[in-house]
Amino acid sequence: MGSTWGNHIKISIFGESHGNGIGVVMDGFPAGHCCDMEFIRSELARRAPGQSSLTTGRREGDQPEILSGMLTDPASGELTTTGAPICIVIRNTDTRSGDYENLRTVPRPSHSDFTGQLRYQGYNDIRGGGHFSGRLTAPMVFAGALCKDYLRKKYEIEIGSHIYQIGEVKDSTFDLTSISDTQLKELQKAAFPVLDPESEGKMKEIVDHARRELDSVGGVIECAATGVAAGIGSPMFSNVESRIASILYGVPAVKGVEFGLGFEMAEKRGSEVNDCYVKNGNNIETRTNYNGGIAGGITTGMPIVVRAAIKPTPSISRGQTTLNLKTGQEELLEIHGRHDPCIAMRAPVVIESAVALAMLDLCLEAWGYAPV
Ligand SMILES: Cc1cc2nc3c(=O)[nH]c(=O)nc-3n(C[C@H](O)[C@H](O)[C@H](O)COP(=O)(O)O)c2cc1C
Ligand SMILES: C=C(O[C@@H]1CC(C(=O)O)=C[C@@H](OP(=O)(O)O)[C@H]1O)C(=O)O
Repeated sequence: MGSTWGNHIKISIFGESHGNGIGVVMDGFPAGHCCDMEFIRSELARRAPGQSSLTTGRREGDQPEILSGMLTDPASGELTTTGAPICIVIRNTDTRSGDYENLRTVPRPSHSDFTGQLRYQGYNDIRGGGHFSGRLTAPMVFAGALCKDYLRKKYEIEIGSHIYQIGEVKDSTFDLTSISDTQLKELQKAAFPVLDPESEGKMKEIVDHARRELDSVGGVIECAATGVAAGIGSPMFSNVESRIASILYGVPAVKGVEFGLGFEMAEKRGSEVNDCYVKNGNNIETRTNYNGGIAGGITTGMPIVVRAAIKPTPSISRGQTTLNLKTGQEELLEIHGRHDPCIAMRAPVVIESAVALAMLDLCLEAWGYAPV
């Protein structure tokens, strides 16, 4: 099903939103890493459904059950990776599959109901979106949190993000040259991560307004990685942008990815956006960072900055037309399940996790499996 990703660490995500459970098998994760399970649980909690009236009402504990690849180390007493494939399962406990009974016949616009049936000859589990559901990002967050923990301890790489945009309301952008690991850690801890405190109220109002109008709204997450050494990556198809983008596009509802100044580059002149090299002590840096820490597909040593655009939730209660696949007639569809009015509200930790997986894959490619 295309649910396997990675070269040096490989993740394979399994399960369906309304099946027994979801999970991930992670192959190639370095041995001897002492896992901060408290951190991993807190990352899962950041993403979990049912957090407020502005998210889906489904309630899941999202507790990971570890099946393999981690053991309590007798010397330290800590849960430590063994080098064998790591497998975890998260049980589904709060499903309401009746909400989905009619969707084989009257597919939701912009969700996977129609395309999934075509691709899998109608054998796909359509309940809750099945394997296409945003719920499958829970195991991605488990894997990403483990990578974040490793990247922090081993390479001093920190990854954090903020909600840059919801609807037409924009937060400030990261200062591309001076993002600090402390700033990223603080964003990770925030219940609603924004740079300008005034954005929070305005963004929540936009989401609530859409919800009250039985509608949904899109957004953009801006994510940064600090402490990434220069010289990681390759040209062309294995470049850093394509590796990060390939996993970001694996997150359901992500419709656009840009690096540094991104699409805004198109309206600039070279003299305005070339990142000129400068010496800072013994380090070579760039004075500006419009390229978002990447040149020629290889890291420059400046912070990596990437934005992911997330579409408005497809399942809305407001009436919309769709085709009845039995009658061939257009008909009105009103969706009355439990849905996020704005996916971007829960997406920051998902985007960070995807970037962390890409960064660990790239670091292992560059430096191999040196002991912790
Ligand atoms: C964290 C998260 C939560 C989501 N919540 C919903 C939801 O409540 N309702 C919905 O229709 N889609 C939701 N989605 C998006 C759908 O899963 C997605 O739009 C669908 O699978 C089709 O994929 P595509 O948008 O990439 O084409 C969510 C996605 C994520 C990442
Ligand atoms: C369960 C989660 O989000 C779900 C993602 C989702 C979708 O279509 O993507 C639809 C909804 O599913 P359900 O109808 O079962 O409540 C969301 O609640 C989760 O993120 O853990």
